[in-house]
Amino acid sequence: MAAPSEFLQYIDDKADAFIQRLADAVGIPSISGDAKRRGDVIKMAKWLNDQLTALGVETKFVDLGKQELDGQILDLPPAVLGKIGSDAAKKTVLIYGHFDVQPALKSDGWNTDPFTLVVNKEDGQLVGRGSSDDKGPILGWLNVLQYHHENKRPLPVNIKFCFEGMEESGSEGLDELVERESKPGGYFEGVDCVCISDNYWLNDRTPCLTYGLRGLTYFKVTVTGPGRDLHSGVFGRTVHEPMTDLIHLMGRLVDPTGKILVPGVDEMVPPADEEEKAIYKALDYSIADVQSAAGGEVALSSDKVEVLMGRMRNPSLSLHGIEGAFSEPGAKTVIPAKVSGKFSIRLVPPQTPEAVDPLVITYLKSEFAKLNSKNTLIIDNLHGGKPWVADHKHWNFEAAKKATRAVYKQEPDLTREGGSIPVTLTFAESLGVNVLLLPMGRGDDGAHSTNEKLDRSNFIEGSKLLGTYLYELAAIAK
Ligand SMILES: C[C@H](N)C(=O)N[C@@H](Cc1c[nH]cn1)C(=O)O
Ligand SMILES: [Zn+2]
Ligand SMILES: [Zn+2]
Repeated sequence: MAAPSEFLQYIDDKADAFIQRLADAVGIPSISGDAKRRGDVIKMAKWLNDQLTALGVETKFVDLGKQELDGQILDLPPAVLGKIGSDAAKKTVLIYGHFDVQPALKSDGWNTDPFTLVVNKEDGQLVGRGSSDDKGPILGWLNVLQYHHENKRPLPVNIKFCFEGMEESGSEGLDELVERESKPGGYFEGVDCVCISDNYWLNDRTPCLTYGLRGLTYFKVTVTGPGRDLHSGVFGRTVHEPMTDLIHLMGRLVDPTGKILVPGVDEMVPPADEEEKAIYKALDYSIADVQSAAGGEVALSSDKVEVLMGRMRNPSLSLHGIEGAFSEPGAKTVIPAKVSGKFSIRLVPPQTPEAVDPLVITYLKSEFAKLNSKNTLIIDNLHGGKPWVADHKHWNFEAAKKATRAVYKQEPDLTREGGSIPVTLTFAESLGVNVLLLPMGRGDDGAHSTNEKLDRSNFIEGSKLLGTYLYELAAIAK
């Protein structure tokens, strides 16, 4: 069933108002990883709830309990659940998204304030934290709802919504909610399929459907010893320095080619055969694409298949930062007393946090023991999630393919995403239904980076795509 032309026209006609709504959403700095911003994440939950109810969705907040963050006990932001339509003759689709964002400071290198959406008239870019990840896609669904509500048109399917405010910080509390509500009599009973718009095209020109995500395990490794920060002239070469120990440990995790040095981690993953490599070879992607998205000529290989496998089907270990280290301008001659290194490993099948974490912990301890340091090592696992791979021949994907052809007049790429959305596998396993990832933004959007943007055309055509997908779902016999 094609989407009504009236719907497509409506989305075009309302584009400026939709962009204003995106500006309102970006204006709430809902950073889940920053204790000081927890009030803003909760404000964002309320804002989203108000939008949904105004568009005819019956909603409820679900309290997800409490969390310890930076030594404080904080309320977790509530999940926002919603439902619209209960026609037994129609399919029911569950839509997931997240209203929290990654941290962003102008001083990180943004050209403009990250929480003020800048509409660039020349190149059509909508610049602001969360524009692509994941406020733009969530608002895409609101745009679809608005057409049906304002024009009193029935939706082609029943919809249930599950929006969370902790995705960027480990989705705390959400797995339990999904497992509970997927049981008979639960909120998600009757769901036929799931759609998530929370990742990105491979490049800047070809829409894609995504059937895999990497999992994640995130570590914080602390080295401490001295009772306070020390003068390096007085204590240098006199005491065991926490930073020296930590840098040694961090340097033993991954080599500059990306090889993971923790014994057994890379080895868990079987090599790709020629048939699998052919899948990557066929994708519309080039080394120029990765370098232009990265903003530098820094690809690990000049072989497209190698680079794609590095992102889609192999694990990776990234070093993120060091808490407690001197990082301001100037030349302070300090020996920091306590430093914490942060790193994470992206996991692929058959890896799981349960299988990988013990290898990492044993290795860190044995490498630390080799240092003969009198400092103390503390290892914390901050959060984790399993990888996920779906059947992309399922009717849920077929509906999305038809919608992509209709809106973009292009055949979508079929991709596996390098990022992680921890709850995806929980939806698939708890509900026993197919999950589709239907991205809105482009590979060069700069999610998690400075100057994150969503192209106006991706926001508007992407909203049409989400709506058209619902009509294509409805056309498939139940
Ligand atoms: C792909 C999705 N939009 C995303 O960015 N997910 C995050 C999830 C996460 C886990 N820990 C912190 N954030 C990601 O892949 O980094
Ligand atoms: Zn993200
Ligand atoms: Zn996201």
